[in-house]
Amino acid sequence: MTAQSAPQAPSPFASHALAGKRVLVTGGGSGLGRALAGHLVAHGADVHLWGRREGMLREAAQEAAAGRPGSVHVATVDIRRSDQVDEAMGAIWAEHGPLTSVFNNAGANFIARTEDLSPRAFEAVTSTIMDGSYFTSTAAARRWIADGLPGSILSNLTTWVWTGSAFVVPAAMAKAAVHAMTMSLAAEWARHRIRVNAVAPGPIPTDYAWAMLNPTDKSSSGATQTDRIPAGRTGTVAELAHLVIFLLSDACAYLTGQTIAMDGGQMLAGPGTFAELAKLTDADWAEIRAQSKAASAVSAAQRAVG
Ligand SMILES: CCCCC/C=C/C(=O)SCCNC(=O)CCNC(=O)[C@H](O)C(C)(C)COP(=O)(O)OP(=O)(O)OC[C@H]1O[C@@H](n2cnc3c(N)ncnc32)[C@H](O)[C@@H]1OP(=O)(O)O
Ligand SMILES: NC(=O)C1=CN([C@@H]2O[C@H](COP(=O)(O)OP(=O)(O)OC[C@H]3O[C@@H](n4cnc5c(N)ncnc54)[C@H](OP(=O)(O)O)[C@@H]3O)[C@@H](O)[C@H]2O)C=CC1
Repeated sequence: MTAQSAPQAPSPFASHALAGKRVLVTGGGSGLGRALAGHLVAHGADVHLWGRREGMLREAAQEAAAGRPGSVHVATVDIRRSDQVDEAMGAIWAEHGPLTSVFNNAGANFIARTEDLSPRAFEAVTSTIMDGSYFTSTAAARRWIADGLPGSILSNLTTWVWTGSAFVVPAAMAKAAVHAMTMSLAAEWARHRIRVNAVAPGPIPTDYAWAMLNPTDKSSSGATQTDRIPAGRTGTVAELAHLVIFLLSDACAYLTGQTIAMDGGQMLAGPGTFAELAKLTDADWAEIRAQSKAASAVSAAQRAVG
């Protein structure tokens, strides 16, 4: 398969699609969270970025707020700590007003043989993804419910919630738990007008993720490479941003409990399917057709009677 270049993807949304929204992005200092923040601001949202590295958060805020100074705020929060999450959530409500939306984006991951993982290694990954998403979601939702306000929770998952994945087992387990949280809370909190959804992107190269998942030439695998993706390329931040903007907007108030994959068909092109045949030429297909027709003719002749 030849690698495709990513198309320019202009936003299909008006610049006020998220006007009046106040969105918390966890893990907003780097990678996808940082890049998404700029798209949210460009569509009218005010944004709060959480992470553990203050310098990086400040840089990210400056970048994202370039078009609308004052629209991005930051706080250093370790989302594995429920006390820090609750205090920082209280500060947003007190100093800026209620959030309208939470994007559970912070993640932790690295490739390793599962038998080599220490209990601390397992917990470093699972507590960030699972505990962090739960603490952040509930800290916002308790306030929405108490104030009688609607809200929207969106989590950044992976297609491993359906397939699992070898060599990233703690992350696959924890993301699957957040997928279960998404379905469960959607049903529990719909009566409070709180929607709970998730996105499951395929690979979108970012510095830290690739250092963790693709550290050496030998460790390169289908998960991070384009040659096994039917679309022939990785995804782009703009494409992810457009899905996120739609899900956080009021355009889909009836949509809840869903995890939406956006991976160029990667998950469906597993080794148990014939998806790899996309690389065959017209001549290959002519030969295949001739061979299978010949086999059919033999079998038809053997079946003929009289
Ligand atoms: C189709 C493509 C889909 C891609 C989907 C998903 C991608 C991602 O999520 S990529 C996200 C990548 N970004 C991050 O991971 C950012 C946050 N990461 C971190 O903070 C660190 O990398 C962390 C995960 C290692 C956690 O850091 P910290 O909490 O500071 O923990 P420690 O450094 O103290 O380590 C705890 C524990 O883990 C062991 N450990 C660390 N790295 C490895 C490794 N590569 N292999 C095995 N074990 C590791 C470390 O040794 C500690 O254990 P003990 O030695 O028992 O104390
Ligand atoms: N890139 C990709 O191809 C894909 C990524 N994803 C998901 O997207 C999300 C972002 O990944 P990506 O941008 O690539 O990677 P990054 O490593 O750049 O982003 C992870 C972010 O999480 C923050 N974080 C980690 N631990 C904590 C914590 N305990 N408390 C607060 N913040 C924390 C990190 O900041 P700090 O260290 O400063 O705290 C960092 O900013 C992840 O959930 C990942 O699983 C999903 C599918 C594909």
